[in-house]
Amino acid sequence: MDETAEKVSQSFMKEFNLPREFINHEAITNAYYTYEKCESMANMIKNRVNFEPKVAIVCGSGLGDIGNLLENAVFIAYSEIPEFPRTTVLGHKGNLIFGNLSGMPVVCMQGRFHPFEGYSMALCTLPIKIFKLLGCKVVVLTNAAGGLNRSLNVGDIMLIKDHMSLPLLSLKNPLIGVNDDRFGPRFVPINKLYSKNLRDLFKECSKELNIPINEGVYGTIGGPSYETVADSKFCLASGMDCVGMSTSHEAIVAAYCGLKVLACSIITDMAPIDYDDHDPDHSEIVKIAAAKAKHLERLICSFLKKLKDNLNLLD
Ligand SMILES: O=P(O)(O)O[C@H]1O[C@H](CO)[C@@H](O)[C@H]1O
Ligand SMILES: Nc1nc2[nH]cnc2c(=O)[nH]1
Repeated sequence: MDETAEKVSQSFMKEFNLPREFINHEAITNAYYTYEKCESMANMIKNRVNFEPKVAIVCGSGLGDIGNLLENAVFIAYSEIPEFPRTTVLGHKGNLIFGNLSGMPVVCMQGRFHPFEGYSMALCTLPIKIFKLLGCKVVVLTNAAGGLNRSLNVGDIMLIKDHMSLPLLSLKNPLIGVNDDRFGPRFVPINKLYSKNLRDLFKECSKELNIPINEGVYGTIGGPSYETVADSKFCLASGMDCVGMSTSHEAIVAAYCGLKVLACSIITDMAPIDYDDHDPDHSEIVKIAAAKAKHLERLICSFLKKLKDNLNLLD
């Protein structure tokens, strides 16, 4: 570690009274955001809204309008929640919205946190722990992603059946640090992370609404730079169907906390696999996600309605 980083780390540990072993950013965040601190954040929110959500929806880039569908909505800006992070990315507003959607009590996260913003993985996934403490049973993760698999097209919806995260494979895991069993277990199996029951329900909605969907593997890269051609080829050859910079770590923390996960990507562009391919551009990505969001919104509404009639799937 260089001298400046060592100094910053030392002063951080001193400020939060952390022992020297907590040198890893994930461990520092997890030691700071204790169960009690998360509980007091959740209690502050509960006192404000007096509403128990069953489902949390995380809106991806350009997909924040999902939050505007909620009935009797109550908004809490992230800035109103002490020690909650702030969004910094275009297309991510920064509100928690509480209300009913298709008769289901939900909380919608209008804007997420990404590791490339400088937040540790543990901080990016703090909201998932708060959702658990608010009483949620299911989390619906959405994102904008670049298509790798050439059978996907811009505007397609891809239901995520599995993920491969390059940061998570290399010891950037939000669960690193001393474990608090009240959140979840030390070791977490994630081979069935994306609930088959929930995916089946979502596929039924797709058939009934006649909105075709694909199913595939979401790949996470660190970002904020997009992929080189070599990166894209590597990711494709490794089994990723699309690529983005979020979602996988959120899904892991959800599973750790005992929440069921449904996740979907909107394919907003094709990841470059040739040197002449189009450059990914975030403002275009946000525009395309917003323009194509209607189908995803209809699917989510119909999914929530079915979930309400199949509450056993929440157990
Ligand atoms: O995953 P969401 O939040 O939708 O955002 C995606 O869009 C951004 C890149 O344009 C990255 O942040 C990527 O992860
Ligand atoms: N190519 C590419 N497109 C995206 N669209 C949204 N996120 C991404 C990404 O990480 N890469």
